Amino acid sequence: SRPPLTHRPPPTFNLLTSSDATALLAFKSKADPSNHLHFSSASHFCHWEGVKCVGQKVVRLVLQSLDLGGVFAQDTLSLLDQLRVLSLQNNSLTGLIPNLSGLINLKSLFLDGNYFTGPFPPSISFLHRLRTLDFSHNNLSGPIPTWLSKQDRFYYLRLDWNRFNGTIPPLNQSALRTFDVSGNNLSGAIPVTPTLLHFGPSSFAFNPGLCGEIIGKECNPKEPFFGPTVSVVNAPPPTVAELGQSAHVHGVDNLISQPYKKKQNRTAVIIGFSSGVFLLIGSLACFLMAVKKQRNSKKKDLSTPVMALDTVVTAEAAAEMQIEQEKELEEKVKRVQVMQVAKSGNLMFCAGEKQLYTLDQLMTASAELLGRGSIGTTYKAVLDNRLIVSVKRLDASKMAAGTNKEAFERHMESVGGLRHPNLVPLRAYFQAKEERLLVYDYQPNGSLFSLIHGSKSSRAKPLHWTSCLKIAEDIAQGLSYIHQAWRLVHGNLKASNVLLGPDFEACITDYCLSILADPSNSHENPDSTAFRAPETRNSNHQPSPKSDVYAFGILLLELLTGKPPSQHPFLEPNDIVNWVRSIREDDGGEDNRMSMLLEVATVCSSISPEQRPTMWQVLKMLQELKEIVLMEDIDQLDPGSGRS
Ligand SMILES: Nc1ncnc2c1ncn2[C@@H]1O[C@H](COP(=O)(O)OP(=O)(O)OP(=O)(O)O)[C@@H](O)[C@H]1O
Repeated sequence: SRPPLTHRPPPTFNLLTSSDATALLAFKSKADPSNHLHFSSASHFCHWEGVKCVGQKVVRLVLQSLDLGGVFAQDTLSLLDQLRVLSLQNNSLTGLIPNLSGLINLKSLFLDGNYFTGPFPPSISFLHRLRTLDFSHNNLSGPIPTWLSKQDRFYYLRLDWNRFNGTIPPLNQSALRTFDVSGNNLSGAIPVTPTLLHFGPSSFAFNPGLCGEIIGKECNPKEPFFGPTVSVVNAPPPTVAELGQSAHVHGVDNLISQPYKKKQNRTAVIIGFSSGVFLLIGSLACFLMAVKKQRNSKKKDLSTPVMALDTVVTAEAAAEMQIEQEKELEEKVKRVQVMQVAKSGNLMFCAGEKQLYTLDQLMTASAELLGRGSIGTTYKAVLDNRLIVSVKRLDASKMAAGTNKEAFERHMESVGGLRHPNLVPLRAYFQAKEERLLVYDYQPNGSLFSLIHGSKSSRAKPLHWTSCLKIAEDIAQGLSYIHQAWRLVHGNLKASNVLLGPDFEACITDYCLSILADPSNSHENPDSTAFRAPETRNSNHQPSPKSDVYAFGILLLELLTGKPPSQHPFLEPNDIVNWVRSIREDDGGEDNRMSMLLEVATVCSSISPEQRPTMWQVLKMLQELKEIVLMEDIDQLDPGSGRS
């Protein structure tokens, strides 16, 4: 019979003796210096954030977008020998990717969206069950190893936006469904394998040195790159003049010239034949593998030693986990594949401007990652004609549900029509399927965010009062133009969206895009949230001109104090004045002027939208303030000028 409750033995699990718990804690100690991750010894490690166990073993660890800013240390997570899924996606991890060869059961690995450096980790070659690998958006360098072509289970491989160089290995895994190496420094001919032929030019874009049939770009004819059976394509790529015969610039598909298509037919015959042989060998191999597997499983039933109860992964739980994994992956794959099918469409130039470049030139420009924002990723692209542009690649998964092709086009037509000295001009846009690009002028002098905050050592003090006034007026000019002349709304005003033009004038960017964003998808940081007017938080309320005024008030406070908005205390207007004074205490004679500017900031950031002025009124206030200061300065220089 069961012992009474009070005499039950304590649970057999001991946190300190579990190697999985030790591995998790060791990982946290190095990866999470800011302590964002809550691994508390008060609860069982299987209940820790992002951890899923089967039995007492971690089978899944998903620590995404947690702002982990340390390193992924050796001999930490690689000790989780039952791990199937590991995602550290969208953190700020730095350093090398450690040796992961201990993760013998790993099927999915997502390390994308970090700052990992160093080479492609060789230990991946030991992960024979790996099917999904995402290293995109890191700073990995060196060659893509040729042994990758032997990892025959891969069906999802993303290495885009790193610094890989060298050539692309001849990947030919029949299972591969998602593949992207765009945004690297790869060169040479893209191998024409049946598998790689499935992927469109966008999988290879932004690699200026790549050439070959798949991207319709001629390679150096002396360089044999298709192997002995397939000859080199000699057809010249289309010239800009050819493309210009049409009013629109052609999409990537259309950029493939006729002679190239003929050559492609010939290649298709060869590939068709190779594929046939390949299929035959494949089927034979599959058959042999199936027979072997059946034998093995029978053998395993008899020979598997009886494991400790807590390490047994039950078949049922494993199956459930597998289904979940597949689901998660499917969603991810869907998102990426959408980008990969985006091969055609027109680059639309705004405001009737001259077409200075083609989509092809844009896609093959050398590019550098500037940053990842709330609805997409921004790159600096240097075109062959030395023109430098900034390209914002919108993330389809972050778009509002109703953003169809027509709605997007209509909206971009009006946004692209905005021209003002204090707005970064939107020069062109592109959409094909769900791939959307916005092309702006590149602003060489950085953003207001870096001017205010810079590196900690270089900017200990807030900006000088006159700089604050000048920047505030520039921004007010741009905003009131958007509101008044176009009846549009910015919706996402913040310091990183104010750039400094060639003469250090403040230019607003990313204007009028918030309406395209899915409001439920915003994982904003506290600084971005602080710019949102109270009436637009936690609700479906669309931003309005008055919510832009609120954001302007917060930005002005950031300018005056040098403090990011998440550090602004919640104070009554009078106390705000004292708080700002205490920060700018050495301003001396500027105190009165600062108070006037501060008044503008506080009225703009009123809780009630009705109490906020319009942007036009704000502009007038700032201009009056400038006048007063000018007169005061003249009086000081020439006290006998008769002014009082
Ligand atoms: N035209 C440009 N010229 C130079 N730098 C730019 C340009 N556009 C954006 N940037 C910089 O690139 C980085 C990323 O910009 P992005 O707009 O993608 O994100 P964000 O501004 O941080 O957030 P959000 O998407 O919410 O606006 C920012 O530091 C921004 O200042």
